[in-house]
Amino acid sequence: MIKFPKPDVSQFLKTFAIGDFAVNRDESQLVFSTNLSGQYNIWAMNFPSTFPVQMTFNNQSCQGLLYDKQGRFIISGFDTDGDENTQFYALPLEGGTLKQLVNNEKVRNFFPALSKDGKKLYYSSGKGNPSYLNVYALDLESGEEEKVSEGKEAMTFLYCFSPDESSQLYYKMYANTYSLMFVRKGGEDIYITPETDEHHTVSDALFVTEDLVYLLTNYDEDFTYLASFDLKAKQFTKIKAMDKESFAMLKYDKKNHQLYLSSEKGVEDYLYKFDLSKNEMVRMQSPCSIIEKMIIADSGNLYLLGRSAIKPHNIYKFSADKWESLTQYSVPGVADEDLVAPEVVTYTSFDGLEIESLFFKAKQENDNGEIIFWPHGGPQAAERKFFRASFQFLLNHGYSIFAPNFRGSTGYGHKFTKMVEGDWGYGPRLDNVAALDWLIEQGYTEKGNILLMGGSYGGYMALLLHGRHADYFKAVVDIFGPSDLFTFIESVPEDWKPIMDLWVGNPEKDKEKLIEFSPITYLDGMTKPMLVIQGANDPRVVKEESDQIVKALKEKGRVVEYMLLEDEGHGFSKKENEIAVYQKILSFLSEYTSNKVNV
Ligand SMILES: CC(=O)N[C@@H](C)C(=O)N[C@@H](C)C(=O)N[C@@H](C)C(=O)O
Repeated sequence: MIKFPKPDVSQFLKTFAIGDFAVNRDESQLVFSTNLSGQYNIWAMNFPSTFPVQMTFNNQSCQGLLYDKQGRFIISGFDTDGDENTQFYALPLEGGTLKQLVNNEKVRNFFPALSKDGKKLYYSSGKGNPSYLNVYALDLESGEEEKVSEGKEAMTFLYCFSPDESSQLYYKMYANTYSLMFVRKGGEDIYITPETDEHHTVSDALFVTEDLVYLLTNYDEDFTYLASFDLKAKQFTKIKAMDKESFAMLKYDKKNHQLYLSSEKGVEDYLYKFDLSKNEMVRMQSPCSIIEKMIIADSGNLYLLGRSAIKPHNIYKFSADKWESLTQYSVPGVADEDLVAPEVVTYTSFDGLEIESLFFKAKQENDNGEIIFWPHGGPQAAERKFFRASFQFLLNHGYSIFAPNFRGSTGYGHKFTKMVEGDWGYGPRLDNVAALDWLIEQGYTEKGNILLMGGSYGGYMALLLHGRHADYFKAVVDIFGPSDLFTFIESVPEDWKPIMDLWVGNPEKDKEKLIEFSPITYLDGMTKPMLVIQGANDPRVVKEESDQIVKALKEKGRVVEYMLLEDEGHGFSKKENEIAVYQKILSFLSEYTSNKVNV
């Protein structure tokens, strides 16, 4: 028989992703944003065919995709090469030329929403209010625009409308762990959780009738539960909580008078149906381990976007009690048994806190004995059972990967997530050190032999661990990590700035702590070879964060390579760039391991 060569980098990285999707009212068309052509564009399925038809050609990733309720056009948001200054466009149903509707240059615009008659486009925007945002209503016929709300005290977004559009739900975000929602009805703002000084979140909400709102909140609890708010009686009622799970998404199926909910528990999501007539919650089988978006059609059909550890993004449809995969994304030419699903392991940190982690172990036939230690980004996020082409590619080349969900991660309750606030560089760092010691104690590796890599907060943690605990590592990859918390705090997007005191610290009041937590303080300790990767348009961790650490290390004569991507932001959206980045990482890592590979 013919023996085929091992899959190479491009084969793993030619796995496609889906960023967003929308379904029209009569379910005759579904549009989705995907990088099928190598760059992100909008594609459509014109049912019953599921063959993808390309709709846009502007090669930009899309934020916000929705149909006009009369089914006449599509609204989509695009930024430019990762700058996150999203502008809104209309797209004909058959695709083609976009018409720009909102052009607030160098301004961040969010959450487009259309009125029922499709005549008005509402959106939240930094225009005129970069820190707290205003909400605008653009008349699509006259082109006139009206300011309908002015954000104060915290970033304020228009979330959704009541069924007859007489009231609106607004989302007010003080921090990742402190967000409230209120209903604006007849000139009055009515908060839907009871008043308290305790920080809590309202993470999703919807109107079931003009006077009844269902919401997901952790008010007075550690995990997020289902509650309702009666607008007439102004009555908040807790409805259903699940043990150590946080409900994350909520959708209403009007036809069957039921709710669909996703919940997160550590590294996985679950799917539920809640019968509003019987007050009964039923867990459903989910087609994937991580649920990213759900849409309920008027017919009651459920559409879901998700991924699993060894399955890339796909869109699924649940109809007549059966799941169907509408897209067929997989790793081209690689069988499921050649991909690696992670083991879930738990270790005890320095102060007794239990830390759940994902351990991706390279298959025996590929194993090169090397371990990559991966602190995740966010930091109020988590490493979960979702597909990462880069991980599977490195695993196939023999590298095992260990990813701890250190304190501050999501999925383990509100208190756990809050633990990173104002403590970017102590508790989470020591959780990472405890993970390194655990790996050594268990005999998986030795001190001085570990490869360290992380992106964003994970890049920050990689820099900090390198500076303070270099003796564990032999090479380090920093992907757009903040290097100096003072310059980071100053350079984040304007709408993040009100959050920074609580999230990271105040440059004056917390000066000593921010010096202690800034990687740049520990340049002397950064003795191992390093690769730094940065997108030039990144608005979250700006290019200067990488420039300054590279410059400082070069001045000290350290081995540091720098890869700058001119047309990327906080991530690698273009296939060509993604492949170049992971090819570079592979050749860099192989330089410092005994098992050199040809790339
Ligand atoms: C809701 C939101 O975007 N909040 C931000 C303050 C936030 O938490 N952003 C993170 C997702 C983020 O981009 N963090 C960077 C530093 C990273 O990716 O680690």
